[in-house]
Amino acid sequence: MTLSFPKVCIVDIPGKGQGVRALEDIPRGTLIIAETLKVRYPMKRDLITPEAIECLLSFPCAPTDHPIIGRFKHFLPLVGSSDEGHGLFATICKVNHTCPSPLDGPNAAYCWDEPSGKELLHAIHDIHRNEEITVSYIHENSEASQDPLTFLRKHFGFDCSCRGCLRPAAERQHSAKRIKAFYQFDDLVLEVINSKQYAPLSILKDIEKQLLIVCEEGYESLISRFSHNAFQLCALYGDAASASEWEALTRDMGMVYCGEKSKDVQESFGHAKDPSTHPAWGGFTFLGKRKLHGPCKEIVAYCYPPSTLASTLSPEPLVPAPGKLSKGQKKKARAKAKKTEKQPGLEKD
Ligand SMILES: C[S@@+](CC[C@H](N)C(=O)[O-])C[C@H]1O[C@@H](n2cnc3c(N)ncnc32)[C@H](O)[C@@H]1O
Repeated sequence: MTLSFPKVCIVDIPGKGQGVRALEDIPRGTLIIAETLKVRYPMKRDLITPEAIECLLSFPCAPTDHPIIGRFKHFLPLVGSSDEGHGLFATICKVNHTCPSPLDGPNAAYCWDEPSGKELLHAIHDIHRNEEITVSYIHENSEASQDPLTFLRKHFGFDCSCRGCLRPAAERQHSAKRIKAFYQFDDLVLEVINSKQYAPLSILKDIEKQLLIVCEEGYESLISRFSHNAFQLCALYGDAASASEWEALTRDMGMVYCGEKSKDVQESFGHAKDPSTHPAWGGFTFLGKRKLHGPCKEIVAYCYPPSTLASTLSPEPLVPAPGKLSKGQKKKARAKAKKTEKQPGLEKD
């Protein structure tokens, strides 16, 4: 099928119906598709017009589902804030799913760009010509990520056969435990930081441990959230150099996922350049200024891997990108992260 996005085509993918394939090497960080809504479906179902329903019915449906609801589950990313509804996109809605896992993971991510009113699809890894382009349907949702097979069966009506889901049950359960722990940590970390009860270095150590697990488990979409927490911590204690390093990571990972123009990335540019412009700046310096530190080298290596594309002329990737850890780095990261398996253990001041 001829598309208006020259880097990709829609093809049949065995076992998945149709899908999207790369027509050329696509370096990480590239904007692959910026697509206008075909139809918007408001959350209030009674506002959906008969024409919109007709358009929806022209798309295939998960076999077990209600003809309308099934198609919602099947195709429609949220657009705008969660109460604004879903969007139907002719091409982006053809992108299949891969679960984040230590073995595999999606190579692209989509995000809604409010100013242009378009859904953007960015390459989050280098994508090789002919490779299938996939996104994760489940990130940022702890319940789903702890048991992706059940979630996808229930909500999307398919049995996922990505490499992560084909692992033995014990390995999947091990991942589920670690994922649960990092979501619990994510829920608590701001509270812990703001409680002022814990030594900032100890909190930073725990953020790093969780980040290493996030990297190992392939949950790269969470990196910028964790690194922004680390930034805030450093900013609260007035450590500008460390705060800048953490926020540069937030910015660069945000750029990979949402592009340079996204509002969050633009804010990150400012805060990385001058942490004192952030509202948290110096908030806890009455407790004494603290010298903290930026991200450890394993995290940096993960977030800024060299390009894997032979066709990339520049030795530098288009934007710094996440990649898999080497064997040696993984071993070190595992050793560092081991303690966190139980629960983040914060030392009190
Ligand atoms: C957003 S649509 C993707 C396009 C769809 N494959 C098509 O032919 O139109 C989502 C549907 O694609 C199929 N799908 C996506 N990822 C899959 C995967 N990893 N394994 C099997 N089926 C998948 C499922 O039927 C799912 O409900």
